[in-house]
Amino acid sequence: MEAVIKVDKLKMGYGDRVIMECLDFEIKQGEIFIILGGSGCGKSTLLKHMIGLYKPMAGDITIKGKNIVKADAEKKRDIMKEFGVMYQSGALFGSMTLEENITMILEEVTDMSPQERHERAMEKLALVELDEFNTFYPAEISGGMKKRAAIARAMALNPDILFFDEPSAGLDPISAANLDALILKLREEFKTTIVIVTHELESIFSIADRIIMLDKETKRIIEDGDPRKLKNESKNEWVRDFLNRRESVQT
Ligand SMILES: Nc1ncnc2c1ncn2[C@@H]1O[C@H](COP(=O)(O)OP(=O)(O)OP(=O)(O)O)[C@@H](O)[C@H]1O
Repeated sequence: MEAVIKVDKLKMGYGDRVIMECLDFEIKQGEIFIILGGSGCGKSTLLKHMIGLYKPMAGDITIKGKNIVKADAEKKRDIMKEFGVMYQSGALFGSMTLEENITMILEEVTDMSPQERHERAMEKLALVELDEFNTFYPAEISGGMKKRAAIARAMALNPDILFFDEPSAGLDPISAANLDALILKLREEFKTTIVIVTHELESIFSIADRIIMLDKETKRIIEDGDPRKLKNESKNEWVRDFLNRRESVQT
């Protein structure tokens, strides 16, 4: 299968401080790829580089053959249409209904008519089983529903790639499991490539095809592969402990 995302010799940090370096990996179409590592090692920073929010200290990131690091502002806007992002907080606009949260994006970046925008928004809300809640405001729905609405919004432009930063943070186990089922459904129905930062072991084992493990000390990727295999077979003791830990072990 073809690689849709390529990260090549990436070095990233803030100011002079290097957070990670020598990051090299490729993500294939339809892969569910999870970024793991201890607290503060740079998982969110990596995600933000991949979506073009930050410029790396060195290296390249290619999304569907287009280099997001070297792109000028216009090209970058174009590349950004290839993916949807769901941020940690969900970040729906509180003053807008669920439907308006989606139509707003369509109004900004497409020339769809109001009717087409309405139809697209309803299609995406139906996908996450929230079409009956289109006129609700974020404050009127549960945490799990907010996350699903944020996924519907991330899907607004029919992207081939979705990025999630801690999607199940703050959810009860049942809502978290429902969210995992939804992520699997998106991959199944649309062959969406999905990149996730998470700590949730349940999610890792139920949805990930592949994980990478970032290490704060060496500032490098210390493991890359199928979590079910790495759980017992990783040569790195810390990785085995991480994947075999029970609840609330310090990461
Ligand atoms: N905007 C910023 N400016 C300067 N330093 C930052 C910034 N954002 C993050 N950092 C630092 O970079 C390091 C990596 O942070 P990041 O949030 O990427 O880690 P993480 O692995 O996602 O952490 P967590 O698991 O706790 O969410 C941390 O030391 C953090 O303090």
